[in-house]
Amino acid sequence: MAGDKQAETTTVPAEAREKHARLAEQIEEHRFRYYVKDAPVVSDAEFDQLLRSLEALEEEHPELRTPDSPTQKVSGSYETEFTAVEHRQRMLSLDNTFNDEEMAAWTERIARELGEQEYHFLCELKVDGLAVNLTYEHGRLTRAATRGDGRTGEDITPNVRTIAEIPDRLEGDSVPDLVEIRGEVYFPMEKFQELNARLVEAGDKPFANPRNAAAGSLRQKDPRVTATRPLHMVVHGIGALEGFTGLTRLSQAYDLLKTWGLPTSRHNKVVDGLEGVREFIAYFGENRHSVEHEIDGVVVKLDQIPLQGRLGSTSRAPRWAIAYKYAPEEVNTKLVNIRVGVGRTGRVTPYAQVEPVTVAGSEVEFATLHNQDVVKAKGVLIGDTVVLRKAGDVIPEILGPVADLRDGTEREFVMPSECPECGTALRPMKEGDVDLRCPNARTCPAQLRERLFYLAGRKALDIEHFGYVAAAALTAPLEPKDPPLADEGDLFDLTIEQLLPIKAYVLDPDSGLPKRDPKTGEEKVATIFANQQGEPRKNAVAMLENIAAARERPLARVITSLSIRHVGPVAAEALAREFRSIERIDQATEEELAVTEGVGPTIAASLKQWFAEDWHRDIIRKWKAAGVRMEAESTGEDEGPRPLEGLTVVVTGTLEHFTRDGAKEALQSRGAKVTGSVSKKTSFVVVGDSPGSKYDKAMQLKVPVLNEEGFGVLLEQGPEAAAEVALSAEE
Ligand SMILES: NC(=O)c1ccc[n+]([C@@H]2O[C@H](COP(=O)([O-])OP(=O)(O)OC[C@H]3O[C@@H](n4cnc5c(N)ncnc54)[C@H](O)[C@@H]3O)[C@@H](O)[C@H]2O)c1
Ligand SMILES: [Zn+2]
Repeated sequence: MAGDKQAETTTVPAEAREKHARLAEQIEEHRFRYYVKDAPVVSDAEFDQLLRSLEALEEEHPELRTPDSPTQKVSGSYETEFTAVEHRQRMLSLDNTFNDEEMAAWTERIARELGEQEYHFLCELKVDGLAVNLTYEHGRLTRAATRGDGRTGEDITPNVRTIAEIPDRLEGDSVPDLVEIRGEVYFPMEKFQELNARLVEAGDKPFANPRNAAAGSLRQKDPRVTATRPLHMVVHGIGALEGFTGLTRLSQAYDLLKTWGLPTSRHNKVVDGLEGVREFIAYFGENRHSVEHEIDGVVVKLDQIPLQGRLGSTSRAPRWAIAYKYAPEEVNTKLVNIRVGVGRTGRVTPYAQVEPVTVAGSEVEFATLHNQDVVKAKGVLIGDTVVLRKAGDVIPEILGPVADLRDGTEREFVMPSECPECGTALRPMKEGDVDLRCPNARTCPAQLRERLFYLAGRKALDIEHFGYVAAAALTAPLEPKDPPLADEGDLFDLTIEQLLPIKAYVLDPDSGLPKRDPKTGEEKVATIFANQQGEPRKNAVAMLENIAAARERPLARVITSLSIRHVGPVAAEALAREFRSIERIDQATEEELAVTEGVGPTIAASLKQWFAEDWHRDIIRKWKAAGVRMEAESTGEDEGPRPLEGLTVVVTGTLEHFTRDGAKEALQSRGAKVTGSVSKKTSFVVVGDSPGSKYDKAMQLKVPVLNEEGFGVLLEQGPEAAAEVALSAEE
């Protein structure tokens, strides 16, 4: 071992030297694209990986760690079309940690270095934007600059002046003679699509993600362009300071900056040690999207300013602070194709098929694109490298193209004019609709398949063993030629004899596309309901039993299962409660329906349209003949009291003892109305874990909030008792 060490310090193998040079060059190239052109071609995670490789190489061969290595420098550039300006105090980068171990190692090092000293950690969010340095002299903003290489940045003063949140003049009498304020400028995610749509329309290149949009917007030659961009800033540090003393804790300094009118963060938290740091990291790992800006991690700093000075910094980063990076939510991948799918109500939606990538812990192969206008607005072409984002449980989406990687072979998406599954000409439902629909509602195999899948789902008839594959096999089998179901009318009359001969593609439930044999690449075809001996599969028998049992489901579920536009489980519940039979819903006038609590004019019109179709009435007739419940369970005595009549309740977050549907049913069976959004009319908001924005909205509107315990009180003891235990905004 000792011999090895010797060898390392004396000669570096040519191979390692070359690898180092190659990596360094790549890194510099990516930095140029990122910092100067605001148009990176690799994801941050890929970039970080390159940098890590370089660090690892230098760890092995320390001689390679020369002062001009990319690992030793703050990255950024000032040799651009902007005027170069010197920062009074250097602007540094941050060292990164990627897991708990590395974070623990850092806190141990701090503990070792500070010995007996008392200290605290200040936890902040790592804002995903670009760093700026604001110089205030005697309270006046005299200069704003990018980070550049840390010593010299670009003068972007006129651009920064367009950001409303950044004061031109600091408030208060006790402002310093000179202060450098460091912070991050960001572009809100929800405004991002709008900007790209505008750029594409004007024939300009769209941005790949909001961070690039922030940088690109700020680094405009014409500040009038910057002024049109919704930029915001969060303050996260102080550089040079003159004519002001007595700052001992960074957390307190932020409080002071706030009084001067600077936009500080409301998420900062001072903690005692590693445990507190871990909690902060875990909390925002879970609630990453409850924050008003994108974050890519957490920054942990030593709160005591004198101790920061004692620890000092390297050429690249302070020793008294460290970043913890969350798993990336953005990756780059190839947009292989844009396909269209036909939904339950005939809506035809384009979706992206990408080269499979892993992001946020799962493999992604498809991403939503909503409609043809969205495809256009995003400015993506088939064949583009694109930035794909998967945030939490949200369906993956494409942010934008990496336009700099185009080679001319990319092509524009053209919305088909005919239904991909039944060939019917597509058209908007009504004039002005963006969405196109397949008007062949009854026999379009796609629509029928989706309706059946929905009908069998948890929110409707809840038929186990009746999944997507079965729905597809029943509606568009390869054999026999005539499907056993022309529409859902015959569902309850299906027999095992009908099922056994059915051969169909085996579909992937996520994409709806046929699964392929990994070896031959051929689409898999199978008898879906019979085994190789031609005997019924267990699943098929169970499915038929479950279909038969589904005839007994409550009226509201039967109504839901009809796939009437706008009539989801909540409206179905209201209809069942009010009208108590399908027949009476059919007989009700549009007006009567419209004034019903929980129904309203849109649903009323949709119901009337639905009942006007003969084939719809046939479904009802056939189902009735098959014994499907068409009336609510006996009225009167077993209905029970309705102690929550007149209340409107919103349920959000995860409850421990209830599923979301269970909580809803508990409320509705007691007469409460359950809605999805918080308004002034909301009586209570029930919050579980990770409640998100509805909780904030409730607080803002001063709507009483119940935790799970309070929810129990509401169900057991009624609204007055619940109000007593509710949390409200005043507390
Ligand atoms: N995709 C690419 O081609 C490419 C190229 C270069 C850099 N990058 C990315 O850009 C980043 C560059 O790294 P870097 O050197 O700026 O380091 P960094 O972004 O990892 O960390 C340092 C920066 O974090 C910012 N920051 C945000 N919140 C902060 C807070 N609360 N306190 C202190 N600082 C805070 C500061 O601006 C600071 O300069 C990395 O994420 C990297 O992946 C990507
Ligand atoms: Zn169709």
